[in-house]
Order: sequence, then structure tokens, then C-alpha cells
Amino acid sequence: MIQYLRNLHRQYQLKQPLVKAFELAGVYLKYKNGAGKELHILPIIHSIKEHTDYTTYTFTLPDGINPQLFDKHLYVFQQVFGEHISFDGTVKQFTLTVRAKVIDVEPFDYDYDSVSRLCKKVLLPIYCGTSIEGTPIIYDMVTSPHLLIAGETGSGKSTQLRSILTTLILHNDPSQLRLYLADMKRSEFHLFRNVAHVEEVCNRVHQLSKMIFSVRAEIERRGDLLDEAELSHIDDYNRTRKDKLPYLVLCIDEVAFLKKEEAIMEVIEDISAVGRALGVFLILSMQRPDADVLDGKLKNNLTVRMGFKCADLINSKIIGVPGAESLTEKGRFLMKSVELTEIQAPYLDLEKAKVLLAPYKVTPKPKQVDNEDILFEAFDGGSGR
Ligand SMILES: Nc1ncnc2c1ncn2[C@@H]1O[C@H](COP(=O)(O)OP(=O)(O)OP(=O)(O)O)[C@@H](O)[C@H]1O
Repeated sequence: MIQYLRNLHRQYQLKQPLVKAFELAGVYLKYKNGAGKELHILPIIHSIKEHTDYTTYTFTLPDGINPQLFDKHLYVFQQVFGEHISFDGTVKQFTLTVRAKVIDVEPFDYDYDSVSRLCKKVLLPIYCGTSIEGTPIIYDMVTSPHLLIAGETGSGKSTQLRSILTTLILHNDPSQLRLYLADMKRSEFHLFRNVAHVEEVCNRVHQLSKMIFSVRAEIERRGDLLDEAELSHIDDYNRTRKDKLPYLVLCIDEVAFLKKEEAIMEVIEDISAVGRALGVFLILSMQRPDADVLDGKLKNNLTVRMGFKCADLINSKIIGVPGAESLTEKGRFLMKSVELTEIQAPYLDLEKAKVLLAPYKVTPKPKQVDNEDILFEAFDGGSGR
């Protein structure tokens, strides 16, 4: 009973600032009572949910209130709740998300040693960074399989990819993890060339096409193996076999470049649907969230999303991280998995990454020249672009 009364009181406390903001922003209908006194009909607040670092308010507008009032009077809500708020909704039903700033974590340098103990608790650790409350955030890709990293140019995506891949390499033996990397922006995956864990690094569509079809063939092979063994997950298979199957991670930097490559996009969608049980995982990055690329099942299957600063609310909503448009720090992002968490990514510069990866470099495999490569070189004058 006491707990019930406490909850009721807390709901009342949380509700008051929203009621105040509705009044200040003029989000109400006016009417006069019998005595001629002006009264206001405010939106109906249906639910208030308080999470560790954010609170959501769901409410419905009375008919006749212009929903654009929220855009026009956003500053009023920011004055009441602070800068880090976002509205989600279209005409009548809205959700207001208010993110708390408990402690503001400063940008910091990548240091694997400081998180290696935590990484050891999981199979494929994705080291995300530090929450704004100062807690290191690491999750297991085996249980939360496919990741999308999105945000505008200069927001910190490449740095995050660099540190995520480096952590995976430092944590796993090459026999447990094989990386397939595609750098469609041609910016920096050269860093990972000849690392023992890396199966291939490609940066042209025809190379990616071959790579991705070889991953699909492996998926089919694994499906058959599990079928024959009457098992449904690669981990069960590996528990009983000597010839264990490694986890495969396919990482594509700037997947939006592939939007017109239907055959490739189809395989990416298939991996997103069946990869989890077969130990095949995706990491995709994208500068401008493209609704065409992210449409349908792919978006739903990218269960973890890291939204770095986005141009506007429309973009951050496409990724599923409303609020990312108001991030200001470099390397700061909102992560959506079960909940929405604000995180500061570790900063790993290129030179330090090279030093960390140096012990894992192996002699390059002899390059297999294929006719398509020769044709490509002839067209681009061998510039490699
Ligand atoms: N975690 C971080 N902490 C501090 N600064 C960072 C962090 N990540 C990135 N930066 C700064 O932001 C700059 C841009 O980062 P980065 O190249 O990763 O952005 P991007 O989103 O990949 O951009 P683009 O899409 O144009 O390649 C870096 O050079 C660095 O100065």
C-alpha cells in the first residue's frame, strides 16, 4: 500500500512539469464555464514511464489543437525539461522523451585493458563506450546480433567502427572469429588488412558481391550442418564438435552506397533474418539514414542501433533513436536496444589502432587476380579508386 502511494506521488511529481509546459506553450483548448471563467482543456496524459536515464510521457491531443505547436514552442519544453528532449508522433498521439543528464562523461581515450575483464564475460563483446553515468557498456553480439551505426558526417561513426573491430580482434582468437570487411567509402579499413582474423577487406561493389555470396554459401553450409546434427544453434553444434565453426562478422561501412545493388541487399537482408542461429552477424554503418535501405525487415532485424548526431528529428526517427539530433559532443550517441541509452564512445585514433593491431598482422595471402579486377584497373587507370 505504501509503495502504491509512493508510486502515485512520483507520477504526480513527474506529471506537473508537463502540465506546466502545456500551459506555457499554449497547448490547450479554451472554454468558459457557467460563471464566465476561462478554463483550459489540456492533452490527456496516458502514461509516464521513468527509466534509468530517460522518462517517456505518452499523451493525446484534444481535437482542434495544432500538432505543429510542438515544433513552434519546442524551446518552452526545453526550458522546462532541459535541452535533451524529443517528440515522437504525428497528429494526435505523441510521446515526449526526456533524457536525464546524471553525470556528464567527458570524451576519453580507448583503453582495452580497462574493459578486458568485462569483455571476457561475453563471447563477442561489442564495446560501446561509457554511459553518461560513467558505466562501461559492453554487450554480446551473439545474443544481440545485428548492429546499425548511423549519424551525420564527422559525428564519430568511423572511430566507433575502428574501436569495435579492434576490440573484437583483441578479444577473440582468429579461429573463433572471421571478419569480412567492406569499406564502400574507401576510407580506412586498409588498417585491418592482413590481420589474422580478417578474411577479406574489399572496397568495390564487384568484390563485395563475391564476398557476400561466399558468406551466403557458408550460411547454407552451416544450415545443412545444423540440420544434419538436428540442432538449431551454432553454439550447441560447437559444444559437441572438435571442428568448431567460427563466428563470422560482416561489416559494411556506408551501406547506403549499395541501395541500388538489389542482389547484395537481398543477401544482407537474408543474413539479418537467419544469421543469428548460424553465428553470422552484421555491422552496418550509414551516414544519412536512408528509409529505402532501412525499409522493411532489415530495419527490424538490426536489433541494436547506435545513433550518432543526426541532421534532424526525421533522420533520427528513421534510425529509431529520437533525440540523436540534439547531441552535441563528438563520439556521443544514443543506443537503442531494449532501452535508449546515451553513451560516449571511446576515442581510438588511427595510429594507436595500428599499434594495437600490429601483433596480429600476418603475411599477406597471394592475391588472386581476377578478370573483373583487371577490367576495373583498366577503367580507373589503376588508381585503386
Ligand atoms: N569517441 C570520440 N571521442 C572524441 N572525439 C571523437 C570521437 N569520435 C570521433 N571524434 C572526433 O570526430 C572526428 C570525426 O570522427 P569520424 O571520422 O569517426 O566521423 P564519421 O562519422 O565517421 O564521419 P564521416 O561519415 O564523414 O566519415 C574525429 O576525427 C575526431 O576528431
